[in-house]
Amino acid sequence: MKVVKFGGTSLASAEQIKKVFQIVTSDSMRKVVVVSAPGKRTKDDSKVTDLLIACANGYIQGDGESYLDQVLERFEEIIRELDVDVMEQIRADLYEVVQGDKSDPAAYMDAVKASGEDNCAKIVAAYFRKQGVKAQYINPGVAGLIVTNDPGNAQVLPQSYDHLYKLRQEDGVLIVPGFFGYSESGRVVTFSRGGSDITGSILANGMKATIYENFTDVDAVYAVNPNFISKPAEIKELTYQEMRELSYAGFAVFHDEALIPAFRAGIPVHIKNTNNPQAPGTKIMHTRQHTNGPVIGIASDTGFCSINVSKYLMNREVGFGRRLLHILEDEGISYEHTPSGIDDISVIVRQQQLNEEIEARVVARITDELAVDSVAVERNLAMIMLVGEGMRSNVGTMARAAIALANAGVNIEMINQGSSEVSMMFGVKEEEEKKAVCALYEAFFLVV
Ligand SMILES: Nc1ncnc2c1ncn2[C@@H]1O[C@H](COP(=O)(O)OP(=O)(O)O)[C@@H](O)[C@H]1O
Ligand SMILES: N[C@@H](CC(=O)OP(=O)(O)O)C(=O)O
Repeated sequence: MKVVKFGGTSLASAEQIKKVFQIVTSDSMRKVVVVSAPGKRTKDDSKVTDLLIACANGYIQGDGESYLDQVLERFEEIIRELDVDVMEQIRADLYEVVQGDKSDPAAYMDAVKASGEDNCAKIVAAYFRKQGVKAQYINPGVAGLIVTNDPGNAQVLPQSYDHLYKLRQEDGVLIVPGFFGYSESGRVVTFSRGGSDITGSILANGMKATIYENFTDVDAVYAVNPNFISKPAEIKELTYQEMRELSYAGFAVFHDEALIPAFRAGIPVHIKNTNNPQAPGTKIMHTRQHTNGPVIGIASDTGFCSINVSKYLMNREVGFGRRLLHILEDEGISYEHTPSGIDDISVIVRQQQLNEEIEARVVARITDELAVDSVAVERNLAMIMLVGEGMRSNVGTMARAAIALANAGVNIEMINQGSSEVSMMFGVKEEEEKKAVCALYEAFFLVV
C-alpha cells in the first residue's frame, strides 16, 4: 500500500487535479492521498494558504473579507471546472471558520489556515467519486492524528500512529488533508509551513505503507536549487540523513521534519513530478549506491546572523560555552551552529529571532555575565551546506570547496563541519550566496 502526497502546485487548478486523479488511479496500490491547499498557478500567483493567513489577520483586525473573497474565488473556479457539487458546503465551512472564536489569535489563525487543505480534500474526494472511483474524505481528527498544542509548529504525538493504522480497514481511496492535526483538547493545530509533507510521512508510518510518494512540480531533487542554476544535475538516490541535511539547509522541495516518521519505519520516500510522472524522480532511503563524488547536493539559505564572542583564555574557562548558550536559551533563541577557536566562539542564529531590542539585551548580558573582551553581531549571512555521505571516505573536500570559493572571489566568513562528516558548512555574506553556490556546483559537478 502506498501513501501519496500532492503539493500545492499539484492542486493549483482543476487541470492539475485531473492529473492527480490519473496518477492515483493508474496504480491500485495508491490508497491514501494527502493533499495540500491549492498553490500557485503561475510564478506571480498567490497560494491559498497565504491568502488564508492574510484573511485571518484581516478578520482579527476587523476586516478580512476581500481575502476571503479571493479564497472563495479560487475554490469556485476549481469546483466549476471539475463540475462537482460542493461549493455550498465549502462556502458555509469557510464562513463558519472565519467567524470563529478569536480570543486566542494563534489558535484562530491555525483554524483558518487549515481550512485550505481541509476544503481541498473535500473537492478532490468529490471529484474522484464523480469519476466513479470509491473515495472518501478523511478528517485527521476522526482518524486520530493527535498533535502538540503548538500553533503553527505542531509535533505529532506518538499515540497517533496506532490510531492511523486502523485506517487500513477503510474502503476505497482515502483523501486526507495535510498540514494539520488536532490537539488533545480537540483544536485544529497546524504544522510549520510546508507541513503537508509531514502529514504524508506520519500516515505512511502509521499505516505501514510500502512507500511514501511525494508529488511536486520538479522531475527530481536537484543537486542545487534550480532557481540558481538552470537544469542542475538530478539526484537519483539520497539517504535519509543527506535529505534531512539538505532540506534543513534550504532545499524547499521537501520539509526537513517530514523525513523522521518515514525513516523510523524504514519507509522509502519517492519524490516525483505530477506534471511528468514518467520521470524516475528521487528515492530517499537508508543506504544508497555511491556512484557520485563526495558531494551529492549543495543547499543554501539566507537570514542568519553570527554572535561573535572573544575572550582571552576562553579555552581554560570551564563552562563558558554552556553559560553562553544558557543566555540564548533564557531569551528563547535557538541556535544553528557554534564554530569556535581557542579564544573565540561564534553562535549562528536565524536573525528573525533577534530584533534590535533582543540583540541589545543579549549583547549586554554576554558582556556583563561572561566578562568577555568583545561581542559583536554580524547580520545578513547566508549558510551554504555541502552534503554527501561520500565525504567520509574522500580526502580534500574542504580544500576543493575553499579553492572554488577563493577563485570566485568569495570571502568565507566561517566554516563548520559536523562530526558525522556528512555535511560541511560555509558562511558567506548574503549578497555572495548565489556566486558561492554556483562556484561550488561547478567545482563538484561540472569539473571532472
Ligand atoms: N534542490 C532542489 N531540487 C528541486 N526543487 C527545489 C530544490 N530547491 C528548491 N526547490 C524548489 O522546490 C519547489 C517544490 O517545492 P514546493 O514549491 O513546496 O512544491 P509543492 O507545491 O509540490 O509542495 C520547486 O519548484 C523548486 O523551485
Ligand atoms: N499549504 C501549506 C502546507 C503545504 O505543505 O503546502 P505545499 O505542499 O504547497 O508546500 C503551506 O503553504 O505551507
